Amino acid sequence: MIQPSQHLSAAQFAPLLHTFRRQSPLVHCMTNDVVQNFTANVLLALNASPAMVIDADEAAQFSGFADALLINVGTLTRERQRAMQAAVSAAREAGTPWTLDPVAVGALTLRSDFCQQLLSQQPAVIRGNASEILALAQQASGGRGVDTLHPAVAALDAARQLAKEWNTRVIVTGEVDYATDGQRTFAIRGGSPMLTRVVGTGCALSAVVAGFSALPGDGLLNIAAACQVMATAGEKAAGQATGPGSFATAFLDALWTLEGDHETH
Ligand SMILES: Nc1ncnc2c1ncn2[C@@H]1O[C@H](COP(=O)(O)OP(=O)(O)OP(=O)(O)O)[C@@H](O)[C@H]1O
Ligand SMILES: Cc1ncsc1CCO
Ligand SMILES: [Mg+2]
Repeated sequence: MIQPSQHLSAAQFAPLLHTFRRQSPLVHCMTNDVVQNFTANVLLALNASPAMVIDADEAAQFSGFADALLINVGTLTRERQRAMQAAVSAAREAGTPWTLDPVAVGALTLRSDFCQQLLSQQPAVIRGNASEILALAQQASGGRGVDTLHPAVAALDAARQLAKEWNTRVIVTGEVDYATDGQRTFAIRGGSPMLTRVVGTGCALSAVVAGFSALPGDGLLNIAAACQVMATAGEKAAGQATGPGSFATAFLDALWTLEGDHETH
């Protein structure tokens, strides 16, 4: 049976943003070379603490005491794969929630095989664009490089199926973001197409999602709030920017000043 999507009310969103800022999660980011700096700045703008620890031994140590771990395969190498696997194993042992961003999964063998192996290792969340979620569910062959070829809604069934099969939560992003645990689904509207004209907004969202996955309470609601944070800040920044350069700056400022206390869709 098709379950309807719920929306996130301002009353739900504002206190979660407040809690996130107060708890300031320490997020261990094992992410790609393109987005390291932007990802760290997005987390800092939300008062979280990013740390990019990538040596296999150090990563295994660090994921034991970070609040959350992000695995993003955007610029995967065999050596990084070993380090990421060590970090995931240590995170699971320590009970640290870890989030998977399966960048460009599908056509490329190393990352596709690795992401399939990771599915059975209890990710707290998987966050990808529609082509990535379809490819992970083996329903399509992937996107155009790192970009999606599908609208988010086209991957909603695949997201629900993945969530059920692997007992996890899946976020598929696009014009509308969907966050599902296979039973319940939140739809998060807003944002701006400008978010796709600056590299790494999806990757940074995955880091924010990882941080929100460390909060107590309703895990699905928490990660839906992460999407709402990015959508609301993106919309605000788009209203002020004249192009991608000023958008990136305005976006960080909007994250910093976001109140979360107004009605959201
Ligand atoms: N058409 C759109 N309208 C509004 N917001 C959008 C649109 N497309 C994407 N977004 C937003 O942009 C952000 C990044 O999502 P996207 O699906 O582009 O990730 P991605 O493809 O993984 O990006 P990247 O790999 O560059 O990090 C999300 O917050 C999403 O809601
Ligand atoms: C452009 C690009 N190439 C590999 S990772 C990445 C960042 C967006 O996912
Ligand atoms: Mg991506």
